[in-house]
Amino acid sequence: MGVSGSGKTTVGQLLAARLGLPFHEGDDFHSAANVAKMAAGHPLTDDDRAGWLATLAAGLGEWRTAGGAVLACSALKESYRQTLQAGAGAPLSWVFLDTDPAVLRARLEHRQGHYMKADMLGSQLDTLEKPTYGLHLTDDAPPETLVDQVVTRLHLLPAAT
Ligand SMILES: Nc1ncnc2c1ncn2[C@@H]1O[C@H](COP(=O)(O)OP(=O)(O)OP(=O)(O)O)[C@@H](O)[C@H]1O
Ligand SMILES: O=C(O)[C@H](O)[C@@H](O)[C@H](O)[C@H](O)CO
Repeated sequence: MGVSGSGKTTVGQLLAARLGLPFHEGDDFHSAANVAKMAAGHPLTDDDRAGWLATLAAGLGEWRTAGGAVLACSALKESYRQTLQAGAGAPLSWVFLDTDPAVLRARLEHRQGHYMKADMLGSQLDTLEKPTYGLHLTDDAPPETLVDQVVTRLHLLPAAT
């Protein structure tokens, strides 16, 4: 979890590969209307996010039953995280990419081909309610190093094959 540009997709994909688990991209579950709204530079509201979060919550329940997965999802507010947790049906392991705002801005200004632009960063940070639990990663370190930290600090093992 974390705001746009914090590295959820980048780190999440690497983590899933390391663990031998499926990776799910939360952005892929947004409605076309939500994507169009963000692409036009308008932040989503709680109402806009409700259906998206309900879909992801249901997905988490299914993915847990199927053996686990890594989900990249902004999950900016505590209420959003509670929705996701309720759907999962077992305690989720939260990894919060708590990246410095200046680093975030630089990343988003350089990222190509993504609808979420740097001018949305302010609203993302304003909406963010930092969790008081989970693993918080604050280092501006390479993605592989962040994955090392997740695996070590959460004591994660590759899925049995
Ligand atoms: N640890 C990192 N070090 C350097 N660059 C990174 C790191 N993590 C991500 N990046 C780069 O920052 C940009 C944003 O990363 P990414 O798309 O993974 O973020 P995100 O949180 O999934 O964003 P969004 O929510 O907007 O989809 C990408 O260009 C990515 O290559
Ligand atoms: O809750 C939100 O505002 C959204 O999930 C955003 O975080 C975007 O999906 C993502 O950042 C796009 O790249």
